[in-house]
Amino acid sequence: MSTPLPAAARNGADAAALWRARIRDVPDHPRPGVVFKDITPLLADAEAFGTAVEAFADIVARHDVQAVLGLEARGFILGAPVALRTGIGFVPARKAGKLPGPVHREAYQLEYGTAEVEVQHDALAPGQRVLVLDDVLATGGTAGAAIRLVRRCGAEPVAFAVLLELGFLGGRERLAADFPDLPVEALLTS
Ligand SMILES: O=P(O)(O)OC[C@H]1O[C@H](OP(=O)(O)OP(=O)(O)O)[C@H](O)[C@@H]1O
Ligand SMILES: Nc1ncnc2[nH]cnc12
Repeated sequence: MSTPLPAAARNGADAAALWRARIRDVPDHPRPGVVFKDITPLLADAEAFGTAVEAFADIVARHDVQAVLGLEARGFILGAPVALRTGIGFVPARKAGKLPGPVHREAYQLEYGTAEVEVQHDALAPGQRVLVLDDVLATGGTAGAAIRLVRRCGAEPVAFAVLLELGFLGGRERLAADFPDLPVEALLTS
């Protein structure tokens, strides 16, 4: 059970306070020295989850987005309801070897390792306006790989949206260097 918070938290600062209260710090996961931001308490709280989806839906509307690309695995959990809520399609970017058929693949580094991510060749239409969506922006390695995959499909990444940006890891600066005109939209920063 979640810790109860006073009064209903629905908008703006109240919603942000609720999201923050529902993200748990787990020291030394998945390896020593990393403080892991665990969003499972937020997902278990319908108000926190629902208001986060609404905030992402506002971002979809502001950028005139036509498809949401979510990153395995936590980007799926957040991205799919945002796509449904806004009436547009959801496209999965999966870890290597999971998607059938021809895929584009990008290798990248993240805060605690290396990985490869893939998108199917025909997942996006040429010129389609895509929001790349994930739970956490840390070093920016994952986001950068996803943005490159959107471009390799011939589609247009119009923004990167994330629930929580870990500012001290420099992901925003790295994305700004690699994709100077791409807005980075964080619901929370720490
Ligand atoms: O900015 P970065 O340093 O690249 O880190 C951010 C990424 O790390 C986590 O994914 P992870 O690969 O742990 O996948 P998961 O969602 O399957 O747990 C998180 O969900 C982001 O995708
Ligand atoms: N500290 C962290 N917590 C949760 N997800 C992450 N992805 C990369 N770094 C992370």
